[in-house]
Amino acid sequence: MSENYPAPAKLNLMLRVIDQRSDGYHELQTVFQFIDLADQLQFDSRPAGRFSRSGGPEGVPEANDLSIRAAKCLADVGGVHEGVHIHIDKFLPMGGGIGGGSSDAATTLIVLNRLWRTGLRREELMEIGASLGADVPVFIFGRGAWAEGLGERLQALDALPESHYVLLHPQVSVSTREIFTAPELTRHHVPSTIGAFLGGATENTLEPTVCARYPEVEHGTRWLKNQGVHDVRLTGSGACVFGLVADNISAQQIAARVPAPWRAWSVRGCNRHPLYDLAEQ
Ligand SMILES: C[C@](O)(CO)[C@H](O)COP(=O)(O)OP(=O)(O)OC[C@H]1O[C@@H](n2ccc(N)nc2=O)[C@H](O)[C@@H]1O
Ligand SMILES: Nc1ncnc2c1ncn2[C@@H]1O[C@H](COP(=O)(O)OP(=O)(O)OP(=O)(O)O)[C@@H](O)[C@H]1O
Repeated sequence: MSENYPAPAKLNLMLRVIDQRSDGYHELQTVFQFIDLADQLQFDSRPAGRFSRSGGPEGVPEANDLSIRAAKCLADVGGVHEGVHIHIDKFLPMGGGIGGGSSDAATTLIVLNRLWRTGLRREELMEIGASLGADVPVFIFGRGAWAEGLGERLQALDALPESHYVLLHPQVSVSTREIFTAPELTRHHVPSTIGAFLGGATENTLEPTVCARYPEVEHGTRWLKNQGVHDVRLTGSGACVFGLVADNISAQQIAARVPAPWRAWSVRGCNRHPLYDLAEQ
C-alpha cells in the first residue's frame, strides 16, 4: 500500500482586490494560512507517458485534474521518463475557496519531485505551480504568508495565531472566474498593510459580490454569527465562510449543529505546510 500525502486547505484571512491588469487578472493583497483539513493523495509509479487518476473530484475528467496536469508539467520540465497513477481521497469541497484543486497540484509537484529525483528547487516548483493556478505557489512556499500580485509575491508570516475556526460550506459551488468577471465587482481598493491586517482589517472585498449572487453564502455567514462565532468572513471567492472560536471543543459543538445540507468543520490554522520539509533542497 503506498504512502498517503496530505494536501491541506488554505484560508484567506483577508483579501483585497487592488487593481485589474490589462490581461484581465486582478492584483490582490491577501493573507494565506493553511488548515488541518486535507485531501489525501497516493502516488504509484507507471511506465513513461502513462498518467492516470482514481478517486478524486466528482465530475472532473482525469485529464483536467490539476494533480494530473501538475504531474505532466513536472515530467516535461524535468525530462522524466516515468508515468504515475494518482489516487485522491477527496475531502475538500470544490469551488469552496479553500484551494482544494490547487493544493492537490502542489502536493503532486512536491512529492513527485522527490520520487522522480527531478531535484527542482522550491522556487522552480512554485513557478510550475503558478502556470497551473494563482493559488498553487503558496502551498509549495509552505508558510503562512502575506501575498501580493496574483498571489505569487509571498512574504512569510510565521507568527500568525494558529487559531481555532469553524469552517462552513453552504453547499453551493462558486466559480472564481464568475466572481472576478462580474461587472459589479469593485476592482480598486486602497492598498492595505500587514500592520493594518494584524490590527483587525480582515475584510474580503469579494464578499459583497459573492453574497449577492449566492444568497446561501450570506445565510451561512449569518448562521455562524448567530452561533457566537467572531469575525466571520469569506475565504477566497467562496463559497466557504469561517470565523473564530475560542477552542476546539466549542468549534466541534457548533460544527455539529450545522443544518443539512450545509457542512461544517472544526479546523485549526497552521503556519507550516505538512510537507514543508519535503520541498526543501
Ligand atoms: C481568489 C483566490 O482563491 C485567493 O487565494 C485566488 O486568487 C484564485 O486562485 P485560483 O482558484 O487558483 O484561480 P485561477 O484558476 O488562477 O483563476 C481562475 C479565474 O479567476 C480570475 N482571476 C483569478 C485570480 C486573480 N488574481 N485574478 C483573476 O481575475 C481569472 O478570470 C481566472 O481565469
Ligand atoms: N484535484 C482537483 N480537486 C478539485 N478541483 C479540481 C481538481 N482538479 C481540477 N479541479 C477544478 O478546479 C476547480 C476549482 O476547484 P477548487 O477546489 O480548487 O476550488 P476553490 O477551493 O474555489 O479554489 P480557489 O480557492 O483556488 O479558488 C473545480 O471546479 C474543478 O473543475
